[in-house]
Parts: sequence; C-alpha cells; structure tokens
Amino acid sequence: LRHASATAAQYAPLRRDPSLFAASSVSGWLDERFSQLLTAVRRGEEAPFLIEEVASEVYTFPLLRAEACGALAAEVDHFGASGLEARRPNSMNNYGLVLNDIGLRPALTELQSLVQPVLQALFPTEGAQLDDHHSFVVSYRPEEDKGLDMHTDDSDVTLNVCLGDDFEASGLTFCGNVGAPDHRQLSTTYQHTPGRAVVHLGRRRHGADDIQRGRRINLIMWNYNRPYRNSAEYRARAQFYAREAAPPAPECTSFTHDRDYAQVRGDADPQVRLKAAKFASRAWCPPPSLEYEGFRGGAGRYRAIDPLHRDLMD
Ligand SMILES: O=C(O)CCC(=O)C(=O)O
Ligand SMILES: [Fe+2]
Repeated sequence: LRHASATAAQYAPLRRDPSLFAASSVSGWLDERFSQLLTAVRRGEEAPFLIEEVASEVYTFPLLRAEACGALAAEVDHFGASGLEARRPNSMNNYGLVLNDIGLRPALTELQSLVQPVLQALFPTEGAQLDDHHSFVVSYRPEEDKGLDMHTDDSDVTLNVCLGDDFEASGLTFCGNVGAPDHRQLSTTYQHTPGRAVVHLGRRRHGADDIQRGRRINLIMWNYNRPYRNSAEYRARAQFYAREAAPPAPECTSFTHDRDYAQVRGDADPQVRLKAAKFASRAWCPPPSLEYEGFRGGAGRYRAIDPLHRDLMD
C-alpha cells in the first residue's frame, strides 16, 4: 500500500487532466440516462426501463458520458507514458493498471457511492452496502493481451464499464455461479459498448473472448461488502459446492483453473494441451468427488494429497 500511495504522489504533478481526480467531478461523468435511472431506483420502481437484463443476474445500463470515458482512457495512457511503475490488476493482464494506485481512489469511491443504490436494487444482499473497492482498467489488443481466461472475481458485486475504443469481437462470456451445478454451463456472451456498465456477482464465472481488431479498454470495479462477508449466509455459501450436472461447455472451461480443460477443448489440439499443461498442477475445478459423470481430467493440485488434509496444500 505504501508503494501505491508513493506512486500516486509521484504522479500527482504529472496528471494529464487534474480535474478528473476530484470526487466533485464525478457527477459530471454521468450519462444523463443514468441520472434518470437513479431517480427511478430512488422512487422504488421495480424494473427501471433503462436496465437491461442480458442474462439471469447480469445487468447492463448506460453509466458514463463519452467525454468521461475518453478522459479516463487518455489518463491511463498518459500514466503509461510517464514511466512510473504501477501494479497490474491481476497476473493475467499485462496491460491493465490499478487505478487506486495512480490517485483515482477518491473519484472512484464517489462513483461507487453513486452506483450503489442501483447495485442494491439489483443485488439486495450483496449490494446492500459497499464499503471498499479494487478498481483497475483492463486493456486488450490483438498484438498484446487478447482476452482473459474464465474466472470468478474476488468481489461481491463487479461493475465493468467499457471506456472504448473501436474494436471487434472481444465479447464478455458468462457462465454460472461457482459451486452451482451449472457453474460451467454457458449463460450468455455480451458485447460491450463504450459508456455502458455491466454488473454481476463476483462469484459468477466469466471471461473475455479474444479481441480480433482494435483496442478495448474497460474500467472494472470490484466492490466489497464487509458485513456480508462476515455473515453466516456468506460462510455457508463458501462451504457448499454442488456436483456439476453435466460436462462443461467448452466456452466455460478455464485453462488456469480446470482439471479437464484439454479433454473438453479437444486434447488433440497442441495449443490447448500446452495451455492446460502449464497450469495442470494448480488446477482445482471440479473439486475431487464432485466431478460430473464421465469426467476424464487430470488430478490437479490434489494429486497425491491426503484428501482429509487437502486444504493444507492451498
Ligand atoms: O474484459 C473484461 O471486460 C472483464 C475483465 C474481468 O473480468 C476482470 O478483470 O476481472
Ligand atoms: Fe472478472
């Protein structure tokens, strides 16, 4: 954290658009339709017309004006050109950037509080209150990171806003909730458009399809609800894991997490086998004894481990 605030301090005099960093500027980022949506939600309307449910528990709505998207994306590129070091959002994204590290935390905390009533209306338990966030951008180009493997987020509710740019393919594919019988069944593929937000639970499996042309840059906010994380409901859910009802959909298998990636994606393909082999010793899904009928995957991280003490190996 010391590193993060040091970077933010070094970057402060170099900011491209200093006004972007002020919490008071955030109301000016909003698409006017979002303001209408907020009014409808505050009135208690059940299903405000500006929210689209693209799949069960996956919603989209207009959030940011084009100018705000452009200013945020330009600031990210400007930081990149400064030569300052910043953390990458996750081990699989080499071109993203943690926004809290460059000084945007106050502004993004303001954005979180403006969006929270909508998240609460859509996810009454997880979105009931939000008290922290991990915010970053992801960036994809055909010659850089093309996409993102299937995963779940370490968040209670995730907000994902497209900042731009001009691109083809690069859909966001959703499967089921981790631990549910349909965890790895295909739900929907959503095509992002700049300014629009997609919101979903952190426990929902999702991934970014490979981009074919252009660049896609998105603002991701992992929202945390600490009281929910300390609740009996949360703990009970974390302990429960259901057997998968059927073999997984190929689109929903993960080369980092799944023991059966190569088998499901076609073990004859050398590229698929290579990807799966790289993570074979760490793959954990599905957990032992909860495999679907016909499972033919590897042993994963549980290999040669006393099943009663497998948690010791994490
Ligand atoms: O590419 C996207 O839009 C989603 C990125 C994502 O899921 C993540 O970084 O957790
Ligand atoms: Fe994610």
